[in-house]
Amino acid sequence: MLEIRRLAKRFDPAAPAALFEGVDLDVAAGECVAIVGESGVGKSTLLNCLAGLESVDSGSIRLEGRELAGLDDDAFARLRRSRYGFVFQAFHILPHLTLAQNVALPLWLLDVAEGEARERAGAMLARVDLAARADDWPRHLSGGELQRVAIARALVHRPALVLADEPTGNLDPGRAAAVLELLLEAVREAGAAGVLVTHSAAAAARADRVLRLTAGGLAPEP
Ligand SMILES: Nc1ncnc2c1ncn2[C@@H]1O[C@H](COP(=O)(O)OP(=O)(O)OP(=O)(O)O)[C@@H](O)[C@H]1O
Repeated sequence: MLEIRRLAKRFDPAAPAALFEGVDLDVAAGECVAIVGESGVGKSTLLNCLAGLESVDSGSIRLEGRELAGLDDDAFARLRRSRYGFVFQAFHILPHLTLAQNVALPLWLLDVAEGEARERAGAMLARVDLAARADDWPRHLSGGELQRVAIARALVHRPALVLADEPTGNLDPGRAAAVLELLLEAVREAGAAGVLVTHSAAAAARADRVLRLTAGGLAPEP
């Protein structure tokens, strides 16, 4: 589903070495890999490169067989809308939309008909056990519940790739474990490829594989 070859990123052209180089990664449909590494090694930057939010210096990123490195901003924006799901620590749940509307948002952006969007958003909210709260407002929800809404929204349009950056970083350990399990299950069920960046060894251990990012690339974590 996702194939990365020899990816390299350098912010400062004058720096003696790239931030990272030689990054190779294959993620199959329905598989979720965790990426760990020292603070500042470039984990979030790597996710941003995969999402087309940062340019890459060299290397190849293929999603569903299509080469993404070098796509222009408009093409990447369209691809993000249709083939990507995002789950971030800071939720990005919109306060003036109900939960159902928040989850339906990716479908609206893809011009899915209103009735179908409502139905699919409702089904995803049921999947994350929040069907009864569909018409409620985000401000009435706990952090763990909001993160479940974010998972529903990330998967509702059946993306090929789900990128998660510290998705449970602000939750207590019990809630974090439940939210992460839900995210992994949802990615598997959707047949998407999942890439999860985390500082939490407990979170990483739940993924199918754990890889450590260093300046020289990604290596399996023993
Ligand atoms: N747009 C940018 N321009 C210049 N330097 C940047 C930019 N974004 C990130 N960096 C630098 O690149 C390095 C990697 O940052 P990044 O946030 O990817 O690391 P990280 O591994 O995710 O760190 P953490 O675990 O602390 O979140 C840092 O030194 C950061 O200051």
